[in-house]
Amino acid sequence: MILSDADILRRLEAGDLVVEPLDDPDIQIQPASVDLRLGREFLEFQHANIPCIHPNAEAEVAEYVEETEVEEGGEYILHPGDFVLGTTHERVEIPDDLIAHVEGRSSLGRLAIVVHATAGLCDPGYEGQITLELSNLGTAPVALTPGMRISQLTFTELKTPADRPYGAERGSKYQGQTGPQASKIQGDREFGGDQ
Ligand SMILES: Nc1ccn([C@H]2C[C@H](O)[C@@H](COP(=O)(O)OP(=O)(O)OP(=O)(O)O)O2)c(=O)n1
Repeated sequence: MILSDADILRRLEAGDLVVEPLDDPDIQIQPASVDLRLGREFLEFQHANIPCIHPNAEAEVAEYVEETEVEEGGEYILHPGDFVLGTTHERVEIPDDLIAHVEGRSSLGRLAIVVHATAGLCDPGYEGQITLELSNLGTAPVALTPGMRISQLTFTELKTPADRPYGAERGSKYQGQTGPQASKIQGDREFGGDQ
């Protein structure tokens, strides 16, 4: 079952689902989703220096991303074909019996802005800000303003709460993240391993 606005409000009031800060619920809570705003930090890939990324080489991933912060009132220009990591302004706490999906907003989709390349799932138990995989599929640069509503979260109720929610498990690499976080795929648990 997907939560409606009334269900979302009930869960927020009960306090087990958290989206904060929720400065204006009238604007942010949609009929069956919550709009999330763009944060000020971005992680850019240094295209010119990248011969090839080996996902398991931590040093390589760290070397190729550079953090930049947009000043108060500033904007971030996303050029055609660009791919950067952004962050939601809000942090979320997902209870063990919900799963959240990060979705784009139609108004930005119509400008060719997408907010996740492939990964759009927030696990039961996840808490932290959400890293956005931002790209511009269009032909014109688009100015993104921190604080703008950039994405929306929908919530689906599980038939039973997760037995092993995110965060309780070893290897929950993104639990508690603040700001955009680069891939930590090198921290993947090995099959049969002990990480
Ligand atoms: N666009 C997204 C999608 C997810 N997440 C957060 C919430 C998820 O609960 C967490 C982990 O997502 P995945 O399970 O898709 O990622 P991995 O499988 O790579 O990580 P792990 O091995 O930690 O499960 O990352 C995020 O910040 N931004």
